[in-house]
Amino acid sequence: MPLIQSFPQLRSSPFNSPPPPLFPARFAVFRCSVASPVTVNVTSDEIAMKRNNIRLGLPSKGRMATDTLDLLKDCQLSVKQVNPRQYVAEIPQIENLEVWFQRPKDVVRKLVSGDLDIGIVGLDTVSEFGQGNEDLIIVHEALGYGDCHLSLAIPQYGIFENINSLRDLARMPLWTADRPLRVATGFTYLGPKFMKENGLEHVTFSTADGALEAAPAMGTADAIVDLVSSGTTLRENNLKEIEGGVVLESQAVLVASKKSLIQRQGVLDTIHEILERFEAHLRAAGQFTVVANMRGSSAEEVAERVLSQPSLSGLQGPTVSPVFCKRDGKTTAEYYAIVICVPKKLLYKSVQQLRAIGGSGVLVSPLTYIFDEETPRWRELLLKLGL
Ligand SMILES: Nc1ncnc2c1ncn2[C@@H]1O[C@H](COP(=O)(O)OP(=O)(O)OP(=O)(O)O)[C@@H](O)[C@H]1O
Ligand SMILES: O=P(O)(O)OC[C@H]1O[C@H](OP(=O)(O)OP(=O)(O)O)[C@H](O)[C@@H]1O
Ligand SMILES: [Mg+2]
Repeated sequence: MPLIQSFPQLRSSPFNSPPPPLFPARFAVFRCSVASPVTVNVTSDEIAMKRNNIRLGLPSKGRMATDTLDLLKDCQLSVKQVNPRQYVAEIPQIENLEVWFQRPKDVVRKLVSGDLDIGIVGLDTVSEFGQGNEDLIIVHEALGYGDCHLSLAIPQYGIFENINSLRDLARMPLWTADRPLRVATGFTYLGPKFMKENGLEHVTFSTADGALEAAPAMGTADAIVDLVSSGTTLRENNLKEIEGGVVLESQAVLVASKKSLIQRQGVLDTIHEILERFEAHLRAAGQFTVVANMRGSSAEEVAERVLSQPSLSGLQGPTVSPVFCKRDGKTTAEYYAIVICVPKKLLYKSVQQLRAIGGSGVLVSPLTYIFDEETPRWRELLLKLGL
């Protein structure tokens, strides 16, 4: 039964009324702010409330774009896009869902304005452009790609040569109201917030759209706050990270608007399906299914041998089934097939342990999904929504 049926009051919410007849949101907002004072009260929010489809925002380009489409595809939620310059698409598996390709920061802005309901972007982008907005809910915090961290970095040379922690930096007598620490960053919300929370008093910020690592050598800043993944860009520009200087650890997340989840028909069901698929897939991605044959006198005896090995306990314990054959006209079970899930990292150790207890004919195959009885994140989400 679709979840929304448990909340009949939502059916009559303004979110469920038919869409406005005339213009898409962008046009209407432009019209009211420029042309006619009569329509000034028509806000993007009101228009957003009137649409009746569900909108998922995905990164249109950059590092996150391909990995996001790949994750969806791996979860059998392939995005059908007619051509790469078309910014609207669909996921045929999910009814009434529109996919909109946007720059990551615009995905967050549009979740806040109500023009999108669900999004996939980096946590750094949600934190920077969401600015602590309580309407934004992180539904899955670890989609397993886009890993990086937002960090404060300073030069390796000159007055910073012996500065190795945020504390050292804060204690440098150089920084005063007249000569503050100058920080270049694209993160104009998170950067200042971090410095303030860490008690750095005399700091000023400048911003640029990219290549921030050049700022200290150019003399336009003393330090930078920027994303780091491999660390190569910092190293190549003679910069270093310092202890206590990590502002945020980030990776791709599934984020949704609380208002949409509660009020717009179908959003909760849609996020439930996406979340279940993501969780089941991401859990499976770290595991192999291992099948092996083992000679034994009974299923229990084989199970005991398997359970005596630390890497072979599987998810809930091994499945042991008899392998029947005909011997002297009688059907007997001399062999048992055991099926277990093994973390990818432990595969070789598991094969060795299987052999040690008499396992043979070991088959290893990738797992696509592991669906649990209930996804832990789903329960957390309902709690956050007060449902
Ligand atoms: N080394 C990295 N540098 C920057 N972002 C990274 C890195 N590794 C992962 N990411 C993630 O990728 C996201 C998008 O980065 P990308 O630079 O591709 O797009 P963008 O910032 O929207 O584009 P632009 O840099 O042109 O403004 C970041 O917000 C972050 O979550
Ligand atoms: O630790 P690394 O693996 O070297 O990655 C970090 C660099 O990558 C990003 O820049 P990007 O490539 O997006 O260029 P930009 O500065 O023009 O945004 C980020 O702003 C850093 O400069
Ligand atoms: Mg970039």
